[in-house]
Amino acid sequence: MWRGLIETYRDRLPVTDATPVVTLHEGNTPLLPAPVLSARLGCDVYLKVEGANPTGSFKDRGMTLAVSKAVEHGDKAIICASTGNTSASAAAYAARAGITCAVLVPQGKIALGKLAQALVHGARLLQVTGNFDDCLALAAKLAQDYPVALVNSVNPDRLHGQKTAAFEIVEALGDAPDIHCLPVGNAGNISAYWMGYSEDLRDGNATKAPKMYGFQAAGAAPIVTGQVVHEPSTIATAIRIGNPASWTKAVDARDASGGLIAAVSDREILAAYRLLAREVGAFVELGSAASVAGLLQQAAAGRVPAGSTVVCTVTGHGLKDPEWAISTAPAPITIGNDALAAARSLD
Ligand SMILES: Cc1ncc(COP(=O)(O)O)c(/C=C/C(=O)C(=O)O)c1O
Repeated sequence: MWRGLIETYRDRLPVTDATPVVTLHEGNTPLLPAPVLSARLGCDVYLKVEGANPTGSFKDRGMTLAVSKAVEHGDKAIICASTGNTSASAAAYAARAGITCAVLVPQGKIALGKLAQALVHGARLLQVTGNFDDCLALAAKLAQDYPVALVNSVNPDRLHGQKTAAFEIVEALGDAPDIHCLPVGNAGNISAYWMGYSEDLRDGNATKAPKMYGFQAAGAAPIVTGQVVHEPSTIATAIRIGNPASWTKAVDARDASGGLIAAVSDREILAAYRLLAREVGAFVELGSAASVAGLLQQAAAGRVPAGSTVVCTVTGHGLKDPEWAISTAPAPITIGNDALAAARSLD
């Protein structure tokens, strides 16, 4: 039986027998072939479907370790800044652990599903009149002044937890892929994947490490432009971040892997979001679709050689912000002639 990431990868994580295991049986997510994308690009394309985690995003990988270590240290509370998924995950794992969770979110810029998760799990939620970066600065200060553990991805335990996705991919494929695509916001995930792939290469579990292809939303692309974006703007609210905490680690992963970090427009993100739902059968949130939008963009630019094995991490479930799917809802029909006409349209 799958018992979560700490029990599965205990010897590759910074835990001891003294570390309590706070788990919701996260991990072991699908590596889903995407035949429509494979045929279109002449490659073998897979999706690492992180929306299958307990709270619907990849954040659970890091949170199981960060919260387990916080409990081991005797912390009675955790705190985080979040565009939504970190807060949803932190709230769930804190509830599991029986400790308090405080979350700071940018006012009015958090998807409803994520807000619901943080609240239903009992988090103390503070809406900050600022952006994510302002929230992170405040959370870090509060963690210094009060006995609470900061569980954002500046916390190395988060990155160690999140590197396990790379382990799962190497186990499933028998080697690392040639290219790994993923969205980049605060830049913890691209850094964690590179850590995992590098450890697998070092330990002989893989013969290579992939080129890391990270993608930021064009209106929130500080690593692409090389400067902080003070007013980040994108419909992909999960990655609406202007000053990534793991900026340097992400640049190291890009350069050491021979990869790239590029910007994708909201239009490209929406097109990938719809393609995934309509042709692959994967319902992912907008920020997640940036990885596939980027793959399509880079393939069109000739940077995805034919025959490559490509993995795209789709980081969160589409139910997190369903309003983007509902804009195309069909008009209601009345029973009678309308229904008959509608039935005919199904012929
Ligand atoms: C769905 C989804 N996809 C991609 C990212 C970017 O990952 P990082 O580059 O590691 O930040 C996030 C990040 C969310 C938060 O940062 C938060 O919840 O505070 C996300 O929720």
